[in-house]
Amino acid sequence: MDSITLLQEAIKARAKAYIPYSRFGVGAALLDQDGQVHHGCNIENAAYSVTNCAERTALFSAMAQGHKRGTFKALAVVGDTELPITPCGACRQVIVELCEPDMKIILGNMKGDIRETTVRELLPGAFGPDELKQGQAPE
Ligand SMILES: O=c1ccn([C@H]2C[C@H](O)[C@@H](CO)O2)c(=O)[nH]1
Ligand SMILES: [Zn+2]
Repeated sequence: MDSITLLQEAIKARAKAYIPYSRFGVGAALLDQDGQVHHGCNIENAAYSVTNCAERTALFSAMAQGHKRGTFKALAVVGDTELPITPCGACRQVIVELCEPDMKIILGNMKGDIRETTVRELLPGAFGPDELKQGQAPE
C-alpha cells in the first residue's frame, strides 16, 4: 500500500475523532504485515489529560487485536495543520516501544502536504526496551 492510500485511510479515521473539547480531529492509519489497516482517532476526555491521541489509539487497537511489537509496516497521521502534523512526545515514546526504528511514518495535513520520516528520526536518543536492564534492584 502506498503512502497516499494510507494517508487517505488516516483521513477516514479522523472522521471518527471524539473531540468535544479541542475540536481538533486527528486520524491515524497503521499498516500491518498482512496488509490490513488499523484506524485510530483522538478520543478526548472531560479530564483533559486522559485524552488518547490518534497514533496511540491505532497502535493500541492493533495490539489488542493480537498484532505484535515490531511487525507493523507504516503509520500515517493527519490533522488540519498548516504543515504536516507532528506527533506529540507521548506518542513518539509509544511508537518507539512498538515499532521498528526504520519503520515509515507518513505525516500529512488536510491540504495534501506530506512529510515522510521514520521512527528513529521522530525520537532520536529514545529510552526504549533495550535500555531496561531487568532484575537489578537498586542497592
Ligand atoms: O499528533 C497528534 C497531536 C494531537 N492530537 C490530539 C490530542 C488532542 O485531542 C488534540 C489537541 O492536541 O489533538 C493527536 O491525536 N495527535
Ligand atoms: Zn500524541
